Amino acid sequence: MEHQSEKKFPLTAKDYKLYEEVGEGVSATVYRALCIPLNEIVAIKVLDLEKCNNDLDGIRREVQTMILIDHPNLLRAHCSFTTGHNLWVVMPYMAGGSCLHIMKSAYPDGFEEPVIATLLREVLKALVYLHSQGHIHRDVKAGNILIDSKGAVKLADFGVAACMYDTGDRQRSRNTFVGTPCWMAPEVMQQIHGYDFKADIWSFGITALELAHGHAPFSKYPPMKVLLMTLQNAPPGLDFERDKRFSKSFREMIAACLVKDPKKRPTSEKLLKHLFFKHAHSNEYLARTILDGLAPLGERFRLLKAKEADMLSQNKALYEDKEQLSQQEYIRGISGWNFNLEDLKNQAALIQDDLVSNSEDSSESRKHKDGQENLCFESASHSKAASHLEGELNVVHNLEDPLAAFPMKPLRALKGCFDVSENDKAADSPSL
Ligand SMILES: Nc1ncnc2c1ncn2[C@@H]1O[C@H](COP(=O)(O)OP(=O)(O)OP(=O)(O)O)[C@@H](O)[C@H]1O
Repeated sequence: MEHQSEKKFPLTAKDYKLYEEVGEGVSATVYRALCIPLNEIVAIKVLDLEKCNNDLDGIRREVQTMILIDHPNLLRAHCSFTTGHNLWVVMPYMAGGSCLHIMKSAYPDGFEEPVIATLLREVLKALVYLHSQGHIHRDVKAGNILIDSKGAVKLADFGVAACMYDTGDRQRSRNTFVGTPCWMAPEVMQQIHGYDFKADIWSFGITALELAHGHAPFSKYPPMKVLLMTLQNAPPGLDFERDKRFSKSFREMIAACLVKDPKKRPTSEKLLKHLFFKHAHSNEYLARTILDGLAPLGERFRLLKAKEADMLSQNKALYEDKEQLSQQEYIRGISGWNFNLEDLKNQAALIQDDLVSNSEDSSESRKHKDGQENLCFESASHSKAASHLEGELNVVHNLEDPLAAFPMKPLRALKGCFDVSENDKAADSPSL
């Protein structure tokens, strides 16, 4: 694949020297590296093409998008080429790493509001550009917000980006689950009418909460539970009591993004004019405030990886089969976990109809009926949402069992949701 940037980045592996690992995703490992002829430090994302489930189209799309986009807040690839069975994507090195890594290393309870406003304004500028170019990012989250040594913020990872103007197969792909469940908009989960760039606005709102708390809402629950909670509960938001340290404008900005009806969410352009972003500062402020004193990225990454491996081995005895292990990884907050629609379909298919009807009269299922109504009638009050959520959380007894924690009635609805096939999409009444 040809290079696009002004400097001529070489297209052979021998012209690069790989240093330490600085990141790991679902499909790739990222290294700090030296581009020898240009004497420039870069990041190289190495994708093992043999492990990519033959999704070569998806990869080609990501790289193509990364090369064509041109905006200061989007991570642009310098070039890419294959070497053996690997694809190397050469890109600017973002020495601060991702916001998720920074939080995990130094801000486990989230950032202060001026930092969040600064980060989010930069991300929003990237979204305004992407949307104006007809792209949906589809994976906005703290793990994809990268910072360089000077505090410049760039949105990365076009692995799941889609083009709004695509037709045929690509267009149909917008009727599939793509992204990471905690950040996923309800309409993306429902798979009924497809979705548009407003899905990014929902993920942006969830990312705002993630940056405020250090983790996304529902992040400690298994994927299926996240799905149900997103669909049936009132949208998450800042809590009046627990989140007193945050301003009214921040609370309102998040509430504007996290509206279940995508039509009622603002466009990225309109959102950028929100009062909240008036609190944003400069890149230097970010560098000074959150990067100063941090260990080099490779070192931080190594420590985090060792810590996670340690936790995983401790939990191995408890969680033996593969599926539960992957849930455990999810509970630990690994952002790279992606929705596996087949797993969820299988889980939903396991639900027996008689089991569902037997449980319908229980007080538990009555409790959740309220939740379902919230799907149609948006609750304006987030504190009500919080108390409803509390009720939800109280029913979680056994996280090891992927089904035990789920209310039965919504599960049946979910089953209906999965039954939607390409041919059914015209059906005008959604199952939920
Ligand atoms: N240019 C870069 N500079 C520094 N670190 C980077 C760079 N690109 C990626 N990383 C780090 O590597 C991690 C994984 O990269 P990336 O998200 O691109 O992989 P992925 O397999 O597409 O991930 P996922 O699908 O899990 O989001 C990032 O979260 C980030 O911490």
